Amino acid sequence: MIQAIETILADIPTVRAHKLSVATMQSQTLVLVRIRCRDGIEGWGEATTIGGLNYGDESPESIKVNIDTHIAPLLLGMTADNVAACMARVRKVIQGNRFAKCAIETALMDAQGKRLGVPVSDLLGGRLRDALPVAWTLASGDTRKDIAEAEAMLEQRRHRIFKLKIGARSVEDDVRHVLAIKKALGDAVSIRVDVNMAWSELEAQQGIAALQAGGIDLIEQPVRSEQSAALARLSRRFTVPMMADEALKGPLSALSLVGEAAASVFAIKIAQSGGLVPARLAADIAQLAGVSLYGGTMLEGAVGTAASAHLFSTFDDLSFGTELFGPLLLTQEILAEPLVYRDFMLQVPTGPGLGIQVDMDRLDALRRR
Ligand SMILES: O=C(O)C[C@H]1C=CC(=O)O1
Ligand SMILES: [Mn+2]
Repeated sequence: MIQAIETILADIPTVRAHKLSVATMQSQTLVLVRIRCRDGIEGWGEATTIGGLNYGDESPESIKVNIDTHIAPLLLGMTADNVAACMARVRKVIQGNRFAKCAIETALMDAQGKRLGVPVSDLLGGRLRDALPVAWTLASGDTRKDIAEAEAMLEQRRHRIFKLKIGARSVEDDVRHVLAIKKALGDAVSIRVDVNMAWSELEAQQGIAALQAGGIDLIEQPVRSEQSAALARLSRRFTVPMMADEALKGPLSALSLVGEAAASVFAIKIAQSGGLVPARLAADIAQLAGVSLYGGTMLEGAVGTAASAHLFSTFDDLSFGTELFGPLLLTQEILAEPLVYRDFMLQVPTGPGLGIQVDMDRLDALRRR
């Protein structure tokens, strides 16, 4: 039986300023959910977002208050070992709030996995891989610093896929920045860009033509999320793959995006999708339609990253890899044993549930009071 649901905010400085077209992050606010059950088992989930309300339509504070006030009372007293029944209840009466629902579903699955003695990847159908390729985002805002940072990552064998955040400057400046990095790092690495919706269709035509000619591998969400027709036109016009990110808000949006042939790659994110099961459905729709998969992040800490890793390990095609580097962007660890990154890959935890242990002393020192 579900006995208590606690929401925790923790502000953690980032290792450097992280500049997106929609926000400059100096710190990240983790939104964590802890569900305690009468059998003594507890589960953890995460609903972290980017830049307050700069990126998504739920803020850390709104997620906390909506879980505390509206979602937790629906679940208290329910049997904890039927995650689907718990989530059906929540999804029936709570509109929107996909991030909050994701944290709740993750915590229930973590608890259920521990109860059954199996990893969350087993609850999601079973893993097809034990390690996931991990991209790093170069977003210092400075071309030379980005090149030095990428070289250090290659040297440490941490990342060889780099995603560049663009869209805050002019198209010409951004193209110059990206192609300088591509030239410095050479062809052994994959260079991709994320415009975070900053371009008009005309700017996108200009920018993508130059990026495609320069050998860039992937263009992520160049135009606004509502403009799927424009994304579809860009997909037809260019051979470099277009990836939908902000446009993807769960299975129904996946269905309409594949219907419109809007993108050839989907960035699957558990929070944007409204949870692990809806994210799995969105990925299935993509796969059925021949759309390739990429494992996305909302720059979550260790809990959301581990949950995402369990889901992505079940994907058959993961041809574009993942960007599950969130914990590496943070200056503080909240786990007893950190997630393992080695040889350009994140190792998917193998223990029951999420296979991680939150260190309560560390978290207590960081949590917002
Ligand atoms: O993909 C996004 O838009 C969000 C996020 C993922 C990596 C990163 O640096 O920002
Ligand atoms: Mn993106």
